[in-house]
Amino acid sequence: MEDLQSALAARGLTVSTLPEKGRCLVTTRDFSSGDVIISQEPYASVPNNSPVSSRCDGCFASSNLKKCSACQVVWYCGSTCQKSEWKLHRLECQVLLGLDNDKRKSITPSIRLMVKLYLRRKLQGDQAIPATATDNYSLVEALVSHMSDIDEKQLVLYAQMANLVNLILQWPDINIKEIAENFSKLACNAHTICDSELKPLGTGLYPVVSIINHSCLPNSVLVFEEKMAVVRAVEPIPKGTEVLISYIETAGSTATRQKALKEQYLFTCTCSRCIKVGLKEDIQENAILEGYRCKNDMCKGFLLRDSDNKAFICQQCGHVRDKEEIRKIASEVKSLSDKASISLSSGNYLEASSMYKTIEQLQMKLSHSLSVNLMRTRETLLKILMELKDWRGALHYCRLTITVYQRVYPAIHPLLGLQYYTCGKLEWLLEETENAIESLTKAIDILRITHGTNTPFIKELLLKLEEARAEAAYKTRSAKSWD
Ligand SMILES: C[S@@+](CC[C@H](N)C(=O)[O-])C[C@H]1O[C@@H](n2cnc3c(N)ncnc32)[C@H](O)[C@@H]1O
Repeated sequence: MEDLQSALAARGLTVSTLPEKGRCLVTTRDFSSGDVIISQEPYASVPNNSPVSSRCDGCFASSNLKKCSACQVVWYCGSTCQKSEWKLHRLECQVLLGLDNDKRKSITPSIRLMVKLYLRRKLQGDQAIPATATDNYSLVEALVSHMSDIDEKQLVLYAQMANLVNLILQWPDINIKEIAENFSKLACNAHTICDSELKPLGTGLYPVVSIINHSCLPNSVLVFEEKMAVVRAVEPIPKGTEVLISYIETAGSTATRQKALKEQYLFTCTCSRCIKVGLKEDIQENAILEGYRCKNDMCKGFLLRDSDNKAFICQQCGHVRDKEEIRKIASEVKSLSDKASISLSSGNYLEASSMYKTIEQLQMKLSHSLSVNLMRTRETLLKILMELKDWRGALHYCRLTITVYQRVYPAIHPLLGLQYYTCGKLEWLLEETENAIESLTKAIDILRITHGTNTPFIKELLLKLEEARAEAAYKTRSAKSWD
């Protein structure tokens, strides 16, 4: 712990303890918006490989992959990644080869992550690879596990998974109870590794980043540069402030966010958004995000249940909506959504697009225009229409989602930045150059803070903006020469 504190002190950070949260990371100097607060390579990581999609174990790339010829489980994109992973994989390969073919091929990413965690601990223990103040097993030991709070069913599952890890490793002195506890630690400490566009690629355990607590309105954001976790300030953070990131999707109502946090992380959030639970302002916000629209097309009001719970009343114009009528549309949406998601996952984009458009129409009758459910359907339609190369249709849905994003996310949020980026790219494709410049500029203003200025992703975005500006200047010059 002393080593960790001095490593953190050099970066302007310290670990402190709060009675209601446990450990927390606190700044000992001022940080500006966009500053890297901390970055860390994973203690252990695995790609989300499945029988239908695979990624390189070293860099998570998905092209030019070759399987390890011995174990036939792990993939690499080339010799550089294979070499960089070799010390660990040599051990993993040996233990995997001890399993019969079927068992070896059915190992899930979470089991592999635990196996890799133990192999790394062994390599560091044997001094085959170095341990440092921010990269050692004692940091894993210090993570919260919530073992005493989790239910019986979950405990049984962790015990079964621990037995499987034991069967794979076959170490005489291994502690199965400790493995089960480590699964519980992974559940509330591991992070989903995403690419720059926030597509999930794998899972990693970053024991120092895991000291950071959650807020639904955080002052920092966690992004990944390949497998490295990078935490950046999204607002100026003065000395002596707790560093906070968001563990969950924050677009939902207070009840939805609190449910997600309780289920996975076993705590009740009391952040500046959650503290408003039950207040008039929060009730109104929840009714907009997850409630119903007014029957009167001209009214933008939100609805609340009447006192005998038989209808919903618009709080702006007083129109009443019958509960049964709402139930009917909601059940139509539900049954259509089940069918649409099957079409989508089987790659039938034309059929899926028509189904989701019907769902959108139904939701427009049902939900408030700024509802999160309607926003999700439009996000899906945006993705489908991009697959179908219907750029005009995709742009329509992209713009509709941005209106809601602006409301549900803070001004500096990666999802808002990425949506502006998509919008800019579509406008550029459709030769709406001026609009593209505006959207790409908005994207850069956000993403340079959340993603940093020096990454290939931001460089590509800057290049696109330059091209758009050059084209706009050319168009202006050509127009003048015609005058
Ligand atoms: C990734 S750990 C964060 C570090 C943790 N506080 C520790 O002592 O190691 C996640 C756990 O921290 C606690 N936690 C995180 N954010 C919290 C918050 N806003 N309020 C209360 N507890 C929180 C919960 O116990 C949660 O399961």
